[in-house]
Amino acid sequence: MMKLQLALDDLELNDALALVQKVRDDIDIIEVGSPFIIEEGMRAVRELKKRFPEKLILADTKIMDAGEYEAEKTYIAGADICTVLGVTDSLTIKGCLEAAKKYGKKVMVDMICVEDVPKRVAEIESIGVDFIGVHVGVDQQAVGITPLEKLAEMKKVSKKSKISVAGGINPKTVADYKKVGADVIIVGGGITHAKDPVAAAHAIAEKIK
Ligand SMILES: O=C([C@H](O)CO)[C@H](O)[C@H](O)COP(=O)(O)O
Repeated sequence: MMKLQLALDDLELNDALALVQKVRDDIDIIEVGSPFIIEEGMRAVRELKKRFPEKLILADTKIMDAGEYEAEKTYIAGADICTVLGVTDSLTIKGCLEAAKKYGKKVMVDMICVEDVPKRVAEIESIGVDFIGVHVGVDQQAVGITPLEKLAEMKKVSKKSKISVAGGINPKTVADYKKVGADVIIVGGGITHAKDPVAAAHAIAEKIK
């Protein structure tokens, strides 16, 4: 069954906690987004894990270097998954995987801005990665790019990984992503910037069932 990951990017900690409380039955994974980490650091991860221990917590660290050291910090804080960038060196990704093995946790490789997707997927799967994120960032979304084609490409080239997809998905577009298929649908602004975030989360959860 598809999972729903709520990306908390530009909320204050108290507002984030209140929103998660309201949508907790509709979401599976809570993402502490990169802007949220810049604002609050691992405190947000600690607080969310304490308040919602039944949920998986993903720290969207977008690690680019010092893989083992940085990944370990997220797991100590309570993250179940951290993210590392697919564009970085495989040594950094291997470092994250080492830390994940030590703590019994997961790493998600974010493919944002990776140009040769088939080549990179083959490389990272060969070093033991099993969770890959298709991602069109907010700056590329602003010029009209969506992750739909990239998701279709990923489904063709990935041999064994769980696939997540992110990039401006909302209640109106989520059905398109369901059709192509992904293990995890990530939604940030489509919920947090909606007029009624609780209704938006519920609508998306219903559509991906
Ligand atoms: O990872 C993200 C982005 O790079 C900002 O940190 C977002 O969490 C991700 O794109 C999901 O958010 P939406 O695109 O607003 O759905």
